[in-house]
Amino acid sequence: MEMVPSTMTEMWTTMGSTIASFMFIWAIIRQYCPYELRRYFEKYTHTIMTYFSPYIKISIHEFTGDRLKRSEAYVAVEAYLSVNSSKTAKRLKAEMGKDSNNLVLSMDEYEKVTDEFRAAKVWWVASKVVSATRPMAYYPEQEKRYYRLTFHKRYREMITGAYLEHVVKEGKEIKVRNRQRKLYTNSPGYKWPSYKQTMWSHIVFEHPATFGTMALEPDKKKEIIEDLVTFSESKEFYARIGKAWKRGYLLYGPPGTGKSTMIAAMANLLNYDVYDLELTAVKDNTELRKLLIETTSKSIIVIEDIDCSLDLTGQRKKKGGKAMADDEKERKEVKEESGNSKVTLSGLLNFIDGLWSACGGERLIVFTTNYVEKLDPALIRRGRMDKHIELSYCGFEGFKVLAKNYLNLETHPLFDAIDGLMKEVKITPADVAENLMPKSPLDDAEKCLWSLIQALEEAKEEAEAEAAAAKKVVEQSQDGGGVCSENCLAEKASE
Ligand SMILES: Nc1ncnc2c1ncn2[C@@H]1O[C@H](COP(=O)(O)OP(=O)(O)OP(=O)(O)O)[C@@H](O)[C@H]1O
Repeated sequence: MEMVPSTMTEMWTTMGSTIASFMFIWAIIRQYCPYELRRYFEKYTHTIMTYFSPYIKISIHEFTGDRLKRSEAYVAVEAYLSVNSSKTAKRLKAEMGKDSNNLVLSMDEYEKVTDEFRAAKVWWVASKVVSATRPMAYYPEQEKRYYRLTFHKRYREMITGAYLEHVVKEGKEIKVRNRQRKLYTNSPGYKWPSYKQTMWSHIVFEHPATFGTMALEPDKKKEIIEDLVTFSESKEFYARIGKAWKRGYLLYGPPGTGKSTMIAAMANLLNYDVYDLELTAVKDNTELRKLLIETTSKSIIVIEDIDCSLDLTGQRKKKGGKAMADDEKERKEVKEESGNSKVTLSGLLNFIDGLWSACGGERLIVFTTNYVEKLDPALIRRGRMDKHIELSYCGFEGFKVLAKNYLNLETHPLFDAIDGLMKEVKITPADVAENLMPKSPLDDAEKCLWSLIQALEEAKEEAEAEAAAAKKVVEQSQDGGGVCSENCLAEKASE
C-alpha cells in the first residue's frame, strides 16, 4: 500500500523536532550541569553498561610505565597479528622484511580482526590515543598506541591464560623469523632524544663473514662455536644459577687478524643484532646507561679498540725516563681521541655487570683491543670478560681456508713452499687475503699464490735485516762496555 504523502511529511516533522528537542536539552545540560556531575554521570553510565555487557576487554600498550622501551607484550602481539591479521584485515601496513626481499604485513590503525582459539572467538583492534600535550613545543604530538582484545566473559580463564600465552610465544617466534638483523651505532653529536626516539641509529646488518670463511685453527674455531651455541641455549641454566644471561668476550691480537670479522661471524652464527658502541661519543655514565637500556636481547654489544676509547689503562710497572714520557704522550692522545666523554672505568664496569646490564638478557658484550696488556685487569677479569680469545698471525691451516675462499683451491704444488715460509715469518690473515685477491681478470690462482710467496719472502728478508741490526747493536754496546736496557736496544735497532 502506498503511503499518503501528508503522513510521510508528518512523520519527518515529528522526528526532526524530537532530535532538535533532544539536542536542545543536551546543550542545556552541558551548559548548566557542572563538569564534575557530568563526569560522574558518564562514569556510572559506562560502569552500568560494562556490568551488563558480556564482553571483557584487555588493552596492551606500546609503552608502559618507564616509557623507555617498547613493551615486550605489545611487540609480540604486533608480530602475532602481522601473520594472523594479514589473512582477514582489510587495511594493512607493509614493511620490508628479512633480507630486504619480502614485505611483512601488519594490521593498520583502527583495523579490527577476528581470531579463534579452541572454538572461542576474540577480536583485536589496533588503536591509539593522541595526547594534545607535548613535552616540548618542538616535539610532535604524543601518540599512545595500543591493541585491545575483546572476548566473551565465559572464556575469561582460557583467554587470559592459554590464549595470551600462545599469542606471546608465537609472536616472539614470528619476530625472530621475520626480523632483519640490524647494525646499530650511537652516532657522535646526537641530540638528546624525546621519549619515542632512540639513541641508536641503525642499518640492515649484511656482513657475509661466517666461521666457515674465517682463517683460524680448526680446534680453536670449534671451541668458540661450541661456547657461543652453549650460551645461546642456556637460558634455564643462567636462571637456575641466578646470573644474568650475558657473556663477555675479549678479542685481542695485532691489527688485521680478524677481530671485527669474528664479531660478524658471531652475529651470523647466533642470528643476533650488533650494537657498535662508540664510547668516545658517549657524554657520560648516565648516557651510557641509557644506551644500554635501549639495546634489545639477542644482540652483541661491541666496543672496538677499547684501549683507545678511554683512559682505561691499568696499573703499570714503574718505568723510567723515556718510557714514562711515551706513556704520558699516549695518555694525552687517548684523551684527545675520546673528546669530551666523561665515561669512567667504574661507569663502564657498571655497564658490563651492574644491575642494569641484566635487563634484556641473551646478550654478548665484546671488547676488542690490539694491546691487551694496556687494559685495567679489573675490566677484563673472568666474570666480566668470560672468554679471552687471542687472534694471531696466519698459520698454514688458516691459509688453506683463505685459499679455498679466495681461489677455490684445496691443494696446489706451491702450498709446500708457502707452508715452509709461514713457519719462518709472521703474516696477518688480512695480508694473506690481500695477496690472494686477484688484481685483474687475467690473474689466475697460481699468480695469486706467487704474489703471496713474494710477500712472505719480502717479510722474511725484512725480519732478517732487523735481527741483524739488533745483533749489531748488542755487539756494539758490549764492545763499548755500556749496559743497554731492552728498550734502548729496541730503539737503537729501529734507528
Ligand atoms: N682470521 C681471518 N679470517 C678471514 N679473513 C680475515 C681474517 N683476519 C682478517 N681477515 C681479512 O682481513 C680484513 C681485516 O680484518 P679485520 O678488520 O677483521 O681485522 P681486525 O683484527 O679487526 O683489525 P683491526 O685491529 O685493525 O681492527 C677483513 O676484511 C678480512 O677480509
